[in-house]
Amino acid sequence: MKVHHHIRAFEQVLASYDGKLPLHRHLIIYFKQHKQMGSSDRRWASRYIYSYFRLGKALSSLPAIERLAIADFLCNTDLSLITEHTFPAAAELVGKPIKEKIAFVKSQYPNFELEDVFPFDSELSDGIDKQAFLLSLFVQPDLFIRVKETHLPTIKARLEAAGVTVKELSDTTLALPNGTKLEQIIDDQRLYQVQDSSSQKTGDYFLPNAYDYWWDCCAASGGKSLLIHSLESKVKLLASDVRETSLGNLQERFILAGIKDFQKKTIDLLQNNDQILHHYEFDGILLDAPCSGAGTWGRTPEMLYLFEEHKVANYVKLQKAIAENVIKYLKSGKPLIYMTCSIFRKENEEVVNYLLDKLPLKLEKMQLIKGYDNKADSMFVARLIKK
Ligand SMILES: C[S@@+](CC[C@H](N)C(=O)[O-])C[C@H]1O[C@@H](n2cnc3c(N)ncnc32)[C@H](O)[C@@H]1O
Repeated sequence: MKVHHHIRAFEQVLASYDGKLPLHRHLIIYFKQHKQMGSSDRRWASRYIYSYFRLGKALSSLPAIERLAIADFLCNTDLSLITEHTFPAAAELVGKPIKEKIAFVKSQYPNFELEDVFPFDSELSDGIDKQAFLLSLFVQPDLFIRVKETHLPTIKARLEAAGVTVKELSDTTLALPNGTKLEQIIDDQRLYQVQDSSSQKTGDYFLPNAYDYWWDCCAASGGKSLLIHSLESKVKLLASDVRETSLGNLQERFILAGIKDFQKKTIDLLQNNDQILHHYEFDGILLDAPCSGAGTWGRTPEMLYLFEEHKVANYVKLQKAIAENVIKYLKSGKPLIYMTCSIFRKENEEVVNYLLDKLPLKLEKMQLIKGYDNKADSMFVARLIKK
């Protein structure tokens, strides 16, 4: 029977995943190694495993296939063979709103607790509606692109002509269904940057001036560097990261975006860097800190299952140490932009409070940018001015 084929394929993918790589990378490798799986098999296996992890630790004592049937029912509006076979009572409700589906699951499984989907005790940042956040975890976030205001109408028209449903969120931000094959529709990659909408909104805090010298000190592959450049193209930039490979990607993205005037350096901000940086003085520092990433777990639901909460404390140590190390290279009166993609208070407001206590900084403003109402990530951003 075909359902047994689905069950076996899911069980094999689940057994193959050890959490060492992000799930999407693991699946690429897995499917390459299992060439007998056709495109339909791959699609179903991906849907099942993502749905499965979206259930977090809820109903964790049930057998995996029963959990999968419930998860797949909650995450999708069309019926899968596994849900039809293993949780047939739910079949009629599959197209209903998520709150109704949750109530139904609870009626069938009284031990089901929505709170177990995100099983962490750490307090959340100010203003988060926990219920809305938890419900958002059952929905795959959108794909967002940032475009130049002048290019937006053309790009939107091209996407729509290719049958893509496009939402215009601002003069520069478009939301697209996840999985949109952008490269196949818009061949000139200089015309857009893939960047989550909440991440784009952090740019409201940067306020760079022409000819300023800014340092993106945890630049990775340059998402925030490209954002600040789009806000003020005459900004001079130093981009650094402890990972040299990320800076290689940053360079490729900069070249593709036609940006030539920038410096990049591999720098470990847990070390003393006076030898390299003693003569540097910046007009602004972007600190997009290493963090738990809890605000992005709608995209990487495997983390709901695998993240160990004690690791938050390690990230907090890193965040404080990096901020303490960079601040001496900032000019007085100029901003440190502290950002995380976490929703934990410990990594956000509490780090800001610590920095205000320890360093010559005053807080201009801070905010948790809620993505969960918008099929986007959630991000925290604070603008701190050096006294
Ligand atoms: C949240 S990511 C930055 C994302 C990036 N700003 C963007 O917009 O795409 C945090 C980065 O901090 C870097 N990092 C972690 N520890 C570091 C350290 N000790 N010194 C410098 N960078 C570090 C990581 O390699 C990672 O690339």
